[in-house]
Amino acid sequence: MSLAQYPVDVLSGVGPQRKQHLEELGISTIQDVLEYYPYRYIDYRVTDLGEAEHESQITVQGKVYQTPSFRWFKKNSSRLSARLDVDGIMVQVVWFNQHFLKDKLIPGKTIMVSGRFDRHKLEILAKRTFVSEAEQEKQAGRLEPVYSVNANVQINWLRKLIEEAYRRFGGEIGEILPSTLIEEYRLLPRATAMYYLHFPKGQQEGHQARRRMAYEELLLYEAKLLYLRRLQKTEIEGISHRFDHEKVEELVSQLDFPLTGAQRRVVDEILDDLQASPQMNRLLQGDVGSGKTVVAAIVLYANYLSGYQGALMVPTEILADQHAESLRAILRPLGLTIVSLTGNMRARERRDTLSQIQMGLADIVVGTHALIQEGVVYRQLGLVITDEQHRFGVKQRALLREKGSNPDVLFMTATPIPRTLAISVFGEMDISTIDEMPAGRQPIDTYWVKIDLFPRIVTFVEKECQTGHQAYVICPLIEESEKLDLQNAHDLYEQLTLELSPVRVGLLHGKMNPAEKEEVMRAFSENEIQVLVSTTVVEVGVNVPNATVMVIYDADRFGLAQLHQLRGRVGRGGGASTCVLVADPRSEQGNERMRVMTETTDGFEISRRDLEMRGPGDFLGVKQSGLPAFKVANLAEDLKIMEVARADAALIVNDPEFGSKPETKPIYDRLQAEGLNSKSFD
Ligand SMILES: Nc1ncnc2c1ncn2[C@@H]1O[C@H](COP(=O)(O)OP(=O)(O)OP(=O)(O)O)[C@@H](O)[C@H]1O
Repeated sequence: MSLAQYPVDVLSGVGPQRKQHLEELGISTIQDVLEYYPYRYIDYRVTDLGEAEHESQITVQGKVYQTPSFRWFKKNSSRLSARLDVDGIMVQVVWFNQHFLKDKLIPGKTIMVSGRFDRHKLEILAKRTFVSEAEQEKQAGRLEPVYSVNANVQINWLRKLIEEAYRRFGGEIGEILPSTLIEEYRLLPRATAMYYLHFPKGQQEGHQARRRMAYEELLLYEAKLLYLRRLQKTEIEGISHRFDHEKVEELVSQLDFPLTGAQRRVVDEILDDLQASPQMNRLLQGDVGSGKTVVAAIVLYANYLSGYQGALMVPTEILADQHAESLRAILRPLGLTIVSLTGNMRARERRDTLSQIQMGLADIVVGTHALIQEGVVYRQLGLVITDEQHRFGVKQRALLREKGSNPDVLFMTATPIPRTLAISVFGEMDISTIDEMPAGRQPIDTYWVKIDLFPRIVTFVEKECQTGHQAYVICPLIEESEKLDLQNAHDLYEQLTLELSPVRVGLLHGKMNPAEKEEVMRAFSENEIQVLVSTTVVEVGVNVPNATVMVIYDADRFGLAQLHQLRGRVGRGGGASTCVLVADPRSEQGNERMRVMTETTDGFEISRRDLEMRGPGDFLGVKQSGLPAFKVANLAEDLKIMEVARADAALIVNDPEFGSKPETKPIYDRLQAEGLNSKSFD
């Protein structure tokens, strides 16, 4: 019996309720328990004070120097403090609400304390204190694992559970990597590595264990992507689009501008996919403003010429209307009917649109993801383009491809990531990259100013508007402080309306109803409104080339990806554009983000810098990243391991005997256990 077949309630003390609580953490089998790794360790190794960083967690051992001082404040709250002689350095230690220690801290006694270190005050805010010699001996040098838990699962209980699981089932942990790879990379055996992660010994062992499990995790992930890719190429019959190439070229020659070399290249790559019979599964990466929409228009046209309908999925309704407009401008003269399907339609209008789609009267449908979810019936859907790639994980991507008659699928993203990372994390897809901006674009000048200079920014915005240009002023709207932020947007709107008069100012935020939003956006794009105060609803995709100023208020509250997207709303026409970041960052990270933004406008470079700073999950926005959440591996640090794992996975998966060879069968079985078959997986 494999460890995945023992339910977690074979462990003692796990009744129906606890079972359910564990399930909330994703734990339902013994395998899950054993593979529930800590995300960090508390370090009880004694720290060298000379090297300890400000605000870090440290552990020291020293002699109590004098009788501690103690006082109660409020009811049940107390503060105890004592000076500790740590190898000749006098350190102040403070304990809150630990009055029981008062009588134990006898001058001359050696104790061990761990807590947060204030380097400037030479003070430790104590968390754990070990008074007896025996305790100190037991604890010293230990690394205590910390697991992610929730309100229903106590960490100490979980630790005991893991201990029991190890005692009873640890011996059954089998190897899943081929021995050739284990030897080549000198990896720890699986059981040993897992043991060290839960019951860490020392630095060296911990490092080896992490390296082994990170490699395994990445290898399994890459094997999954590559296997899925192989199945799709060989088993899923797609549509072989047949169309008149000359007609497509005619459209290209009639555009207002010549395509950039990069646009030309990706158009050809996509057209090749359309014609080929395997189902297209391609990711189109292009920086903000690099001209993805026109690429979408051209390939939708080719799809139409082959006799199929196309769907374009965008993240917001504002964008649905806007993209429908852009597509109409290009494709209506050629006789195509483009409809948008959004939530603000009246019931009757919606019904009519749905039947137009069903009868095949609509050639292209633009809308949010509801387009493929809620009973929209197509006559013959041949191509789905989605502009929301980063919101989808591997599984959703797989599901999307299975809609209806296996339409070709193109995922577009304006959040470009370095190619090697893209290949590794989105590797079940082919990847096209637009790495060139249209000619004649002027660089966007970016300035970072402190909030007290805001009045000068207002004057600058006024001047720009007098020359006929338009401006965005963005206010953060963060969920936790939504009310306050919304108030800020309103206040700013009123302030600017007053100060900029007669320049017309508009307000846009997510809480407005769709018709209101649409009206404000229309007025802004037709230059009836010159200044648009907005929350981040304009973040992606909005295209008003006459806007040349982007002011971002409290800019340090945004992540780099968002700042880059927001800045990308300007610099879309021929005019010189300016982005002003208004911020007094409170953290070093905030300062660094402002610096990166003023140093470069290249999205790939920004993603690279952000990766270095924080890890890719943050760059792409935690919730919508679509990046896999790994247990041990960390994409920012383990990119090299990932590349190696990908190459190894390719050899394993492409071997015709992958599923039967004893060396690779455990990996094959793991993929099968995930439900990975020719259709989809969970
Ligand atoms: N080859 C080109 N030459 C000149 N202008 C171009 C070219 N391609 C696109 N444009 C123009 O550049 C602007 C931006 O293009 P588009 O909206 O397609 O960018 P995008 O890549 O979709 O950006 P975003 O990710 O910000 O939505 C549009 O006004 C478009 O008409």
